[in-house]
Amino acid sequence: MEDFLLENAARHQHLVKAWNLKNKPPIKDDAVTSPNITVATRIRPMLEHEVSSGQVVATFPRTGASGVVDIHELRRVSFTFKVGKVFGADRPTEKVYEELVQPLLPWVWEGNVGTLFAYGQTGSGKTYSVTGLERLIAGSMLDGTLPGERRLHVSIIELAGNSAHDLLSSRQPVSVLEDSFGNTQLAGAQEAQVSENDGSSRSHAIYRIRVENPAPEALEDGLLYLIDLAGSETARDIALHASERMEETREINKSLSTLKDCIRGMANVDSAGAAGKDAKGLYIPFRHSKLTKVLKHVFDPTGTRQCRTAVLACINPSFLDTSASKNTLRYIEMLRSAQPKTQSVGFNPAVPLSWSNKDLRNFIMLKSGNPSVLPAVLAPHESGAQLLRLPADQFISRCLQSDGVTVEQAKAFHTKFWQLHVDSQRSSAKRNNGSAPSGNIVNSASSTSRDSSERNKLHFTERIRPGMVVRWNPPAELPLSKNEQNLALILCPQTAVGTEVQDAFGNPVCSDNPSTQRYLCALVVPGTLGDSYEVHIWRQVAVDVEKMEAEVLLEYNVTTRYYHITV
Ligand SMILES: Nc1ncnc2c1ncn2[C@@H]1O[C@H](COP(=O)(O)OP(=O)(O)OP(=O)(O)O)[C@@H](O)[C@H]1O
Repeated sequence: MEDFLLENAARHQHLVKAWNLKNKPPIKDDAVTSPNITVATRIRPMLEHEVSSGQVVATFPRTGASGVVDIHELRRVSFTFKVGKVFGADRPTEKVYEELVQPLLPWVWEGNVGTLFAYGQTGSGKTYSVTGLERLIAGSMLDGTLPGERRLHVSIIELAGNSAHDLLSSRQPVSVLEDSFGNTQLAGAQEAQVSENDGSSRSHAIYRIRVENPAPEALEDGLLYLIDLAGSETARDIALHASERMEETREINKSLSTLKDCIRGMANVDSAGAAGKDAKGLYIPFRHSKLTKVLKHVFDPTGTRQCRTAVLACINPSFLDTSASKNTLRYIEMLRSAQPKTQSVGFNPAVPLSWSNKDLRNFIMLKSGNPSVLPAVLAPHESGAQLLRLPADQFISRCLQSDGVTVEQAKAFHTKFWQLHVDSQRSSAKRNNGSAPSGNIVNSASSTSRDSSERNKLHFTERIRPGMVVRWNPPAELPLSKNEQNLALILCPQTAVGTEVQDAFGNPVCSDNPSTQRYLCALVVPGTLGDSYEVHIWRQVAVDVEKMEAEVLLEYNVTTRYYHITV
């Protein structure tokens, strides 16, 4: 096929010239994308050896229409893709940096997470782009233009199949672990100055810059990930591979496919949040590949970090690579069309999920007590939905940065904010219960959906009842994994159980101390799918009310047959 194309290169060029763009219907790139995901395409120039071997260009940015790429094939077929920003062969890496990466830097500097993926066929310019971007990032982070003092730590990990290696430490193996806060850690990875990837196209290279803020009131470290993905393979490449590499290729394609599902899933979660809806039942399969597992905090919908993501699709414009280029551009189109066109429900003062950053700041100013919590400190850029994802300790420590605000006031304000959210979810559950179930969710297991509005005003510990699910903090001596949220389903109060009864860990259910409030509960444990839970009714545990941290609303999803946490 290649020989045939090379023999007909002149004819191909003639057809491209004759291809009359004026006859093409006008095209408007009107895809709706998540504000947290930017997608772009970079078409590299033809290389000298490609030109001298007789190859010609077949992939072009559409002149007169931004965000559109055309591929023209010898068999008189053209393909059009709407792909977001397009960087043509004449655009230097500096332009890509300015438009795609530079906006992430202040974001990461403030303690958030930014990720750039470079995706594309082998030889399409991923490593060239990522390496150039790294140099520009290092320049901006070190030239003193970003405010405040920060310490930078760099690690570089190579993921090949199911193994991870540290490229800064003679390819020592690295374990991908989750710590007790549910964050992914790269155990054994060294942190040092940047050096170059060895350029292997059969593995994903992950460059991580951790931005540590030494200020005592600083929250979490900022994280910037640059990910040079393994080359997506075409049939042409696969044909050249020995059979032992086929398995490797399958693994790579599986991880790229999982990545696509995760990015689409995140866009749907963002979309639900932006429309004031909860993300119940939205499932993101980040545990299905090591790559997305390493990036858990980017893709875990129950995660607490604020994340922005950029995807750069790299294209080799040669007419020998059109089939790979079409696959890459289709992949990118799928990421962009992920965001369903939801009708924004608009601001509803009773629904924190519908609040923009401005609405949220007003609420903080008016409702956080006297002295008021500084809105710009508690919510520098978060929407209502995003602030709900912030862990309680961070919420409180942000409140405490405002002069005169006490721990009690901060805690009370946190409870008030959450109570408003729980109430708004409950009233929407009530509305839904009155109508036919929508989508996959047929059984709303919201543990308190029939509570009266009077009861709703009470703190959750004052309205505990069988069927309620709570997050709790188990004593260290219990052999329970701390990797996930510890959830328990209330079964009955200790007084309903005989004094001789023991729980699954051999502890008496009834306390000797009459003032201890205690309930017999069933453990709710993570399912095999990411973000899913199941009730182990036979694993019962005695839980003191003082160890209960919050009420958690679960929804049953008939498709996955698991419970999922309602955001
Ligand atoms: N924008 C560009 N301008 C000039 N040369 C480029 C550009 N992009 C890529 N190249 C050149 O193209 C070749 C292939 O690029 P690169 O190695 O970055 O591809 P890759 O997609 O990372 O491939 P692999 O998946 O095999 O690692 C290199 O010689 C590189 O220097």
